[in-house]
Amino acid sequence: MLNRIVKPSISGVPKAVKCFSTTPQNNFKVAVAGASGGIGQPLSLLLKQNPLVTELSLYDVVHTPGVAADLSHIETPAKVKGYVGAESICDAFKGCDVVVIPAGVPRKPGMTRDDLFNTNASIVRDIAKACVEACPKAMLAIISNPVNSTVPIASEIFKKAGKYDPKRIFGVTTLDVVRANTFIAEAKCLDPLTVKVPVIGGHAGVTIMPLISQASPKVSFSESELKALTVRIQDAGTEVVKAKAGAGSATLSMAYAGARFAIALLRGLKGEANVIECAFVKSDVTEAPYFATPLLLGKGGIEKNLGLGTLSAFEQQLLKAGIPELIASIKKGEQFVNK
Ligand SMILES: NC(=O)C1=CN([C@@H]2O[C@H](COP(=O)(O)OP(=O)(O)OC[C@H]3O[C@@H](n4cnc5c(N)ncnc54)[C@H](O)[C@@H]3O)[C@@H](O)[C@H]2O)C=CC1
Ligand SMILES: O=C([O-])CC(=O)C(=O)O
Repeated sequence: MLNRIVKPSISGVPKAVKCFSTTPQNNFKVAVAGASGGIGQPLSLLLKQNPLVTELSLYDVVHTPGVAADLSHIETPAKVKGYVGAESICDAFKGCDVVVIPAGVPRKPGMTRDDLFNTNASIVRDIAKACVEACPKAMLAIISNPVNSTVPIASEIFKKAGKYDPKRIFGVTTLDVVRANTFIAEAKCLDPLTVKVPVIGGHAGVTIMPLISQASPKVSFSESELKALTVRIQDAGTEVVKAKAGAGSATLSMAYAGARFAIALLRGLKGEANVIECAFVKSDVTEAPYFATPLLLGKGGIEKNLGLGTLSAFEQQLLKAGIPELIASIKKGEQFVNK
């Protein structure tokens, strides 16, 4: 397949200055919805640097032409284009393999993620409607909070249109895994790059359930240390919200985590073996109809749900404590679309 490096259209400067080939398996179009925001900009920067991305479509209600012009000067193959405003959303998403969605408002100190529902529910609903129209087969990676409700919202929109494939809609919980890896590495003086901790459940407070008993390499903690670590992982988003003191929530670590997850989706699409990430998806592993667990990713999205594994007694308590809130948040999202 032909690809082009396109230079800015400055008069007198030839547009396509070089053509080269990429294989179809390494040739993916990714859109970022909310691309001008605190997460959207660094996330787009990270995606621009990945060779699997050959087209990067930046959608937002403000500023995307500038963000796109800026990123387009980076010497990597991805062709970057900015789309601003609702009238351009379908053009932005057309032909996308992956749509990453960090559109919406972030928390301020004192707010819960659920306090964002009133604003972000309709933003995610409208973006999902555009995906149904423009790229119904794309993988959706939803970052916008409250994830426990926005994933059911997007899913209901796809169901209503008769285009629902539960293997392709993901709530991004990678930041919980990234934080668990970091905090455990710090506690045990390990190289954080070697630590892998599954985090299951959802993405808010007690619905975030780190499975430290399944950490690799194996680590052990006293009951009180385990409790403190678990609470820190559950409250890590709030830790950042407080530290930013009104200037928003995690953006840079989320951009890192969002890029890692989007690239994992592309690696799966490309046919790479053994691509595993946790994410919040339609699920039957617990009584909650959506639940985050480790997933094997492949050409069709979720290839296999790897389930809960063996839970310690402490983790069984976490599960019991988190399920009711999770079920309520899911219901709230579903009812928002079906009211
Ligand atoms: N899943 C996770 O682990 C995390 C989720 N988040 C969530 O990500 C979301 C975004 O956070 P930030 O980037 O910090 O916020 P931000 O306010 O910096 O950026 C949001 C962007 O969304 C855009 N936007 C608003 N309405 C839109 C629409 N209808 N269509 C397209 N774009 C629209 C805004 O113009 C803005 O550029 C928040 O809901 C936040 O809670 C944040 C951190 C971690
Ligand atoms: O805490 C927030 O509002 C943002 C978020 O989801 C996180 O950092 O985990």
